[in-house]
Amino acid sequence: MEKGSKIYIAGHRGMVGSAIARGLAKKGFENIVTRTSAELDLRNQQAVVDFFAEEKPDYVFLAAAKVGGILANNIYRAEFLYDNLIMESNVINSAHVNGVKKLMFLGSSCIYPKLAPQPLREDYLLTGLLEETNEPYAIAKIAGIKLCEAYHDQYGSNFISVMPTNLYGYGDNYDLNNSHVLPALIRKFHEAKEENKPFVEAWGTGSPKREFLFADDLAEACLFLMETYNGRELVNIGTGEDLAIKELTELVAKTTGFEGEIKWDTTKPDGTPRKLMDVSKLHGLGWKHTIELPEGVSLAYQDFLKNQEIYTV
Ligand SMILES: NC(=O)C1=CN([C@@H]2O[C@H](COP(=O)(O)OP(=O)(O)OC[C@H]3O[C@@H](n4cnc5c(N)ncnc54)[C@H](OP(=O)(O)O)[C@@H]3O)[C@@H](O)[C@H]2O)C=CC1
Ligand SMILES: C[C@H]1O[C@H](OP(=O)(O)OP(=O)(O)OC[C@H]2O[C@@H](n3cnc4c(=O)[nH]c(N)nc43)[C@H](O)[C@@H]2O)[C@@H](O)[C@@H](O)C1=O
Repeated sequence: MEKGSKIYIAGHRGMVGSAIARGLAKKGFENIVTRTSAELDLRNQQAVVDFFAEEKPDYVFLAAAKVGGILANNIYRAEFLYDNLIMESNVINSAHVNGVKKLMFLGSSCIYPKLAPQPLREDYLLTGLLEETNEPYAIAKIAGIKLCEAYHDQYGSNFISVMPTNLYGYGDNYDLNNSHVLPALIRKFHEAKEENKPFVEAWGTGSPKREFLFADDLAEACLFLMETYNGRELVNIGTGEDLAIKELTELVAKTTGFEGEIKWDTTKPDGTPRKLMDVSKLHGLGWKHTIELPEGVSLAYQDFLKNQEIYTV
């Protein structure tokens, strides 16, 4: 990317899109194009066609999506499939029609089979059945990867796909039903401490393992790959380290200062038993994360405290 290039960040107000915007600003990229979903609903094909024809961006980060935790994925199954399929189709095709030089599509680690060997290598894609709760979202993300590959094959488009592990960071979603585990636990433990509650309820059994990457680290990896990687094959982005959800609850309890009991609501799903990314390809390309989990959780908690009123409406 050249410094004056016009760069469109789809989803610039989201946790990832805003981290990408900060990363670009830090590197001196100033010609950034953005639209909120109210200004441009990416599900509206004609609106997307008109936007690309008018703005003609050189580069695109596709970080807009219908996103949520395990429960939201399981409940809003139609929207997670339809919205994501249509948004990525509209953006990727318009990028092709308007000669975008390079596009980055953000997928997710849930594209891999539920019981794939660990750590998850990029070539495990489509080698087994998906996890049930997020199958619609995963199918949409797999379609996005395949769209990028197909435009690459048929038209030589430089459309690359990256697969982030579970993310957390500034501007996360703290809705107790629809969020991912880390923001949910930060809010639950903080509120329990403030209200002197004797226990906090976490979901599932606590035995599943997850890997977590701070969103600003993810953004750095995205910029690094946007500037250096031109391959057709997807690239995992993660830390290569995971922990059990039970261990995560202990870390969040310590960070927030909650000293009560943790109870497990086993009527809620566990999801995939484990999804640890194999990050050897990313490390081989020359990028490694810098923010370790305890530091990241502390940064996210400080951000939660600062913006609690906005995050908990
Ligand atoms: N969070 C995570 O743990 C992970 C996320 N990812 C991927 O990273 C990407 C970003 O996720 P994240 O930042 O967490 O998500 P957020 O929910 O924080 O942000 C999503 C963004 O998408 C935009 N958006 C949603 N629907 C529409 C629409 N119909 N039209 C236009 N824009 C829309 C929103 O725009 P607006 O604010 O204007 O409404 C918002 O800025 C996604 O592709 C996601 O799948 C991958 C792995 C893990
Ligand atoms: C990023 C990823 O995110 C989703 O997958 P997930 O990793 O299973 O998502 P999660 O963060 O919501 O849960 C992780 C684990 O944590 C447990 N858990 C405990 N207590 C709470 C809790 O209070 N809230 C939540 N949400 N989970 C909890 C929960 O039961 C599960 O075992 C995908 O649908 C898909 O969208 C995707 O790609």
